[in-house]
Amino acid sequence: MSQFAANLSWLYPHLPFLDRFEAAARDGFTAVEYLAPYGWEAGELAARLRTNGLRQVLFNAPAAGLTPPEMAAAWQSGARGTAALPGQEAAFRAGVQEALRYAAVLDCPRIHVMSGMVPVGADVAAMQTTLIDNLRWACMQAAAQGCQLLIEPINARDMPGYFLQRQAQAHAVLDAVDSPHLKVLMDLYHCQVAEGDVASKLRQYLPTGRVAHIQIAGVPERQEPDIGELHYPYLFDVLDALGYAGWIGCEYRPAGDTSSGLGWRPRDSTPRP
Ligand SMILES: O=C(O)[C@@H](O)C(=O)CO
Ligand SMILES: [Mg+2]
Repeated sequence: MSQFAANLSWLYPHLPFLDRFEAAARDGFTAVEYLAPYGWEAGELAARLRTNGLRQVLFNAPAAGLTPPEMAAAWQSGARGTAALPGQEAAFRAGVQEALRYAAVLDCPRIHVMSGMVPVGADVAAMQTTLIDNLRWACMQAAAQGCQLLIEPINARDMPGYFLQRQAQAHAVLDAVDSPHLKVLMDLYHCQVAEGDVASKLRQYLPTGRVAHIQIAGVPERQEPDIGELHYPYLFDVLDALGYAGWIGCEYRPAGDTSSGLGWRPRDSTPRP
């Protein structure tokens, strides 16, 4: 059975961010992920991980901007990455370097790199070329640190206009970049909303060895995995049958109290020593 990572950007919303580490550990999580560490000193976050016996398994490269206030403002104004944006190469590189600096201190092996929004009237072919060139450069930097970079298809209902929306599109980017340091983050919530046929897609893509991280949420409300149209007990069996040994990020908006809503976790997923 795969292990579950608490996504601290989404879970325990009633707590200040730094207190969510302890809450996750108390609920039996041994790993965490979140969108952005940049508002805190890396050393402070590393201490929270250490104190609570947690490991960091994923976070995002900055969506845009260089300083934490710039990053927050860019996110508020709708920026969702720069990897596919022609003319933003310098910002993309600076963001990757900052993410790698955090990854080194947090001992985090995976960074999600967002591709960006398609501007009105954009040349999509030029965006694809920019994405591939940028990721090739970024993979060389990540390789030097033993890190993997991930790209995540995101559905158009939640993020209208996002460049990368479908699993096949992400795998085509991997074909083009051709680096063992680039993998796919397969978020089953987005996959169901955008494409459906989730179990078949797991069976298609997991054997390629290119899916390095999975995220889950109920569909369509993006709440606990036991609320909605996706039957996760079946999908967990599919993941087991496929030998998936990676992390599964719990990236959902709790319907009520986070801890009380964890009853969906399979009993044999409780932490290994
Ligand atoms: O699914 C999502 O929204 C996230 O995994 C993410 O990184 C971008 O918001
Ligand atoms: Mg996700």
